[in-house]
Amino acid sequence: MENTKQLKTWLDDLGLDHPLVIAGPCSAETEAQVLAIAHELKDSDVSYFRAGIWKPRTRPGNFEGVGALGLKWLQKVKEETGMKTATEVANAAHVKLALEHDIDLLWIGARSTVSPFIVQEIADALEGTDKIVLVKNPVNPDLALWLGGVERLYAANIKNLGVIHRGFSTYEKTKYRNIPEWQIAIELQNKFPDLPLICDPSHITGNRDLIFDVSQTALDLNFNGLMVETHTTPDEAWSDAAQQVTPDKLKQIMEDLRIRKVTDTETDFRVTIGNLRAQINIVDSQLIETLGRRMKIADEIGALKKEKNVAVLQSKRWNEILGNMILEGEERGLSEEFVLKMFKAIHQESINHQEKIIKKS
Ligand SMILES: C=C(O[C@@H]1C=C(C(=O)O)C=C[C@H]1O)C(=O)O
Repeated sequence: MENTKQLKTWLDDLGLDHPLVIAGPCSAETEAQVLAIAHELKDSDVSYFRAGIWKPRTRPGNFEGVGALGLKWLQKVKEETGMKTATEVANAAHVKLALEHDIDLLWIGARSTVSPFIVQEIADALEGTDKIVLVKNPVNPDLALWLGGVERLYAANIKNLGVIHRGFSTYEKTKYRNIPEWQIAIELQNKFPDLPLICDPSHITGNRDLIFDVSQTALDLNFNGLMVETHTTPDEAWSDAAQQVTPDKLKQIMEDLRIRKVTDTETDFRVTIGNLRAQINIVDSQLIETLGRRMKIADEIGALKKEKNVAVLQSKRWNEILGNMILEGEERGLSEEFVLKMFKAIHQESINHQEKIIKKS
């Protein structure tokens, strides 16, 4: 799949002067609940009303969605409010039912994107559709797998496409339910700058108090829109209660978000940013030069270890370095997370260098 401006035709055609907003409950629970939320969202920035009909749950025994019955409620939403409708599909049977009920936008969930078999089944069932199809990132941070999902749809002659960033599963305890790993979304934009990119702050945060902050970061990174779970009584929601916001709260969030321009054409801005970028270029070159010098020293250590038959990995020394660098980093305003990531990468490169030398016959 090549990047082309046509990838964002469906979004441009909406003619919005604000980011695209897809909102609605995590799950459709009852007809009254769905319609109450929809009516409260009617006069807002929301273009697409979402509701989960079939809910993939991590463990059995939780509410698994109302099933096809909910599609009729979504049709009612469209009739009564004029909002377009959106739901998740996870197999060919879901696709058939969603199309029969004229759902306007379908998304493939994170647990489906991980399986090329499922994505292919959905792509085949949707072949040639002019509905909008969005692919959520797979639960694991794998850009190729994510793009592979989009490519399977594209190959099935589905051209109104986009992606949803919902964060990535992690074993570590963090303040997020699914860590954002923003660098993956940045890489995706580098490859496909015209593929519409939507952020799902609800699943990234798992916590309604963090939704504004994550949404603002997404807009700062040029995301095209947001998908936000919304419920009139969030605490009573049958699924994902902690991450849903009320329609009023969503309206407030949309009002408070700062929408950034891609750039500014004023001379002042261009001159100042030009100077600062020149400084960054110099520092970047120095970084590379310094790292190159560090690896040359590692090569010498590698040669010495080879001569004396000493192991490459020296955990005690390595831990000393890490501890010192975290402290120094702190003094320079660098987060522990960043220092750890950077030094782990440097250590790995140093080991690779030494391995090359020690294995040379
Ligand atoms: C360079 C060495 O080898 C390895 C690499 C290290 C580094 O790059 O700083 C530190 C400890 C070792 O695991 C060393 O033993 O000092």
